[in-house]
This record gives sequence, structure tokens and C-alpha cells, in this order.
Amino acid sequence: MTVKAKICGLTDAPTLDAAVRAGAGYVGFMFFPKSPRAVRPEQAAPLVRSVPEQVKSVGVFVDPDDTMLDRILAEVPLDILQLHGDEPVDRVAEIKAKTGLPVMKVFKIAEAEDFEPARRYEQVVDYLMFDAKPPKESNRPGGNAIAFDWALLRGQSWTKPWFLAGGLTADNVKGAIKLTGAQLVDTSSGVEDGPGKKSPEKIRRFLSQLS
Ligand SMILES: O=C(O)c1ccccc1N[C@@H]1O[C@H](COP(=O)(O)O)[C@@H](O)[C@H]1O
Repeated sequence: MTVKAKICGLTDAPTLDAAVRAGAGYVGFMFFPKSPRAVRPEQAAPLVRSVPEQVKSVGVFVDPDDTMLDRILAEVPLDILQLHGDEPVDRVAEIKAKTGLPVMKVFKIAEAEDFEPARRYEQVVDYLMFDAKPPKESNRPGGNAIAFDWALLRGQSWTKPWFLAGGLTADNVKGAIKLTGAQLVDTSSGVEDGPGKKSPEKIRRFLSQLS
């Protein structure tokens, strides 16, 4: 199976186009206001509407309440919801039932025991994502360009498709795939020239490493 990538934190048509044309399987839009990659619903809506059917549009949320989900989903036709906060398993199930959309729950990893909570969510979610634990001083739970010790994933098996995330770049993604066996990878900071400034060239380079 070919490894598929999600290019996350897209904010404009040229970089979305670069990701789609270079073969991204998933594109991500950030609905966390403190993120340098945050998009407003009216900004995201035309971008998501332009995405071809075979590419899935993922909305990234951090502990969203129902009002926020209702407001954004009324405007933006997302395919998948990525939950990157501290959402308990029953809230994840509630969001999935309420929206009717596939959900991806993110687990922040620094040591082996950080995988344990994922076992409680496996039956509820459609996708898992493993990202690095954010540094204490960060004001966001993801998008920190930090990788965790990928060797921690060795020997683990999961009943749902899972993404490897955190600090992936064109220079390290091949090694990360080889070490972990990931079939799905995700990047945001690694294809930027600065926080929130996606680079079409870096997106193309990243995706070229997967074929
Ligand atoms: O990018 C952000 O600002 C962000 C904010 C809040 C939650 C998640 C966020 N980013 C996601 O984190 C992973 C890994 O990012 P990176 O490649 O290490 O920059 C990815 O899914 C980002 O979209």
C-alpha cells in the first residue's frame, strides 16, 4: 500500500492546490483560534468546496463545543473531524453521533505509557493520530514541529488506521515510515517557511518522498 499524507494547516488556494496536485490524500484546516494557521469558516468554505472528491478535507478542533461545531459545519463541508484536545471518549462518541462524520482522535506521546489511552478510544474512532506531546511553554497542543521517539511505536498494532504526526519533514519522513510502518503521515510545520506560511515547494518535496 502506498503511504498517504495529510498536509495540515492550509489557509489559501495556492498551497491547497500544490498539496492536491502533488498527491496529498488528506488536507487539513485549523479551527483553533490561537493557531498561526487558523482559518475562519468563511475563509475555509471555498477552499474545502474546491477539494476533489478523492481527497479528504479534515477539520482540526481542540475541545470544540456544540455551538462551534454547528457553526463551522453549517458553512464548511468537512469530511473528517480531527480532535486534538483533551476530549474524553464519551465526548468523542457524542461528536461522531451528532455530526455523522468520521472522527480522528489525537494522542500526544512522550513515553510508552502515553499510548494506553488510545486503547480506550479505538472502538469509537475512525482514525487515531500519534503526535508529540507539546512543550510546557507552548500555547497550542499541536503544530509544534516536534517529533516523539518513533521507536515507541514498534511492535504496536491498532485496529483502526493511524497517522504518524509531529515534526515530519521531507528530510525525515522516509526514515519515520521505515521505523514505524506508518501508512498515513501528517505534516504542518515541516512544509512551512515560518509559522502559518506554507511553502508549495516544501509541500511538493514532502509528498515526493512517499512515492
Ligand atoms: O498547527 C497548529 O497550530 C495546531 C494547533 C492546535 C492543534 C493542532 C495543531 N497542529 C497539528 O499538529 C500536528 C503536527 O504538527 P507539526 O507537523 O508538528 O507542525 C498536525 O496535525 C497539525 O495540523
